[in-house]
Amino acid sequence: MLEENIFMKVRSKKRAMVKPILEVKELCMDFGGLRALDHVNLQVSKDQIVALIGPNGAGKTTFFNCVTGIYNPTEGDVFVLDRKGKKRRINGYKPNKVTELGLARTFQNIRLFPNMTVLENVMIGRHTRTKAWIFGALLRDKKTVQEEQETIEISYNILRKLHLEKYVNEIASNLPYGAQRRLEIARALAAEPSLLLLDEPAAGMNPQETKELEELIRQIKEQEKVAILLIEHDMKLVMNISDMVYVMEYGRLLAQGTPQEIKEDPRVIKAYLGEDHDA
Ligand SMILES: Nc1ncnc2c1ncn2[C@@H]1O[C@H](COP(=O)(O)OP(=O)(O)OP(=O)(O)O)[C@@H](O)[C@H]1O
Repeated sequence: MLEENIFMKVRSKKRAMVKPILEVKELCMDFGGLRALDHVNLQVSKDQIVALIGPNGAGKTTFFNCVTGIYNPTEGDVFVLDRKGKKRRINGYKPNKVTELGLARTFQNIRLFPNMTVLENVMIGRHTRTKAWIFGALLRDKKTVQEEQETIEISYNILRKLHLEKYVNEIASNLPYGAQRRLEIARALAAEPSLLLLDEPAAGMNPQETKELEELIRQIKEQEKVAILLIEHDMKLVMNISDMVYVMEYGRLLAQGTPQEIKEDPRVIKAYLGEDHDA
């Protein structure tokens, strides 16, 4: 019994020492007179799938935009662990720089290059991981050619992992909808992120595609060792795959906990289903 207690203490201390990949403290974002984010705190650790849920207009995408450099938050701190494991405050960093540090994202509305091939779309996602420079591209020296070859191989491998290899030379806009959504994830993975942010990845998918997406997200976490933060309205998907769920309402955090805790939280039930629901 005593041994067990000591073991548990060591384990919980170890857990407490694991630095989060993403640590957001008291984040606020104002648009004129509208406070879209109001002192939001959130953390993602290396081995986690974390979901951010909430009704329309709750501030979820604004949160992503503040974390990924699209908006500069009005107040608060966004910290990430860079590739060397150093904690960095990234408020005001440009999106490219944020990606370089290890955060890659997808968007609510698919943002592919529709007239480029599937492979080219993924290759573009690698631009923060390559060193090609304009003269190299013009002169096509040995180093540039070698790097390009590597980019093709890595991009093709990512397509294979996402079961998209059969579309490799297809024009992106010709892909079925679910495949285009997966291609967005492939492009984000090409940046070799430590944290992948997915903004409504299941939006518009049919139940079969959503089921496959669930498997894919798990696989990315386990095989690629990439932590995931996702915004999603599909509650079944959220509850099936998340280690931790954060609930937002009117720009504020309403609740956070495990899927089970969230399902049973009266504040969450009220926000989603109305006061009279006795679930
Ligand atoms: N660029 C902007 N300028 C002004 N207001 C904005 C801007 N972006 C978002 N908002 C407002 O901030 C609030 C939060 O919007 P946000 O898109 O973050 O919500 P959301 O939770 O992602 O919603 P949804 O689930 O519908 O995508 C909304 O009231 C929205 O109108």
